[in-house]
Amino acid sequence: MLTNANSPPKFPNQQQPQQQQQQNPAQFMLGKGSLQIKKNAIIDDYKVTSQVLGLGINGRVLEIFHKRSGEKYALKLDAVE
Ligand SMILES: Nc1ncnc2c1ncn2[C@@H]1O[C@H](COP(=O)(O)OP(=O)(O)OP(=O)(O)O)[C@@H](O)[C@H]1O
Repeated sequence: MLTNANSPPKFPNQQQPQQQQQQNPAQFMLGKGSLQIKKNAIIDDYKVTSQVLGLGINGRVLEIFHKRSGEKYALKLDAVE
């Protein structure tokens, strides 16, 4: 194996230094995507209507509106048995 000072040899079983990152455990479980778990009630930020957009296998989808922007969203509610 050829090596030089700028590129030290790497062996298959060599321990690579772990990157020390302070991560929210919830974000870690969701991977590196931009999904974040909301920590406040949905009605704080959205006006939830009773308008049913559709029915899924696991529950209803309601029309909701973001209070500040007025943008329309769909809220999926899982039915609890
Ligand atoms: N973003 C959305 N905008 C408008 N209507 C939606 C939206 N998302 C879902 N719907 C409506 O709600 C219905 C059910 O959606 P949902 O995703 O729950 O279906 P599903 O695939 O059966 O899901 P699940 O099996 O998880 O219940 C859809 O068929 C559609 O009519």
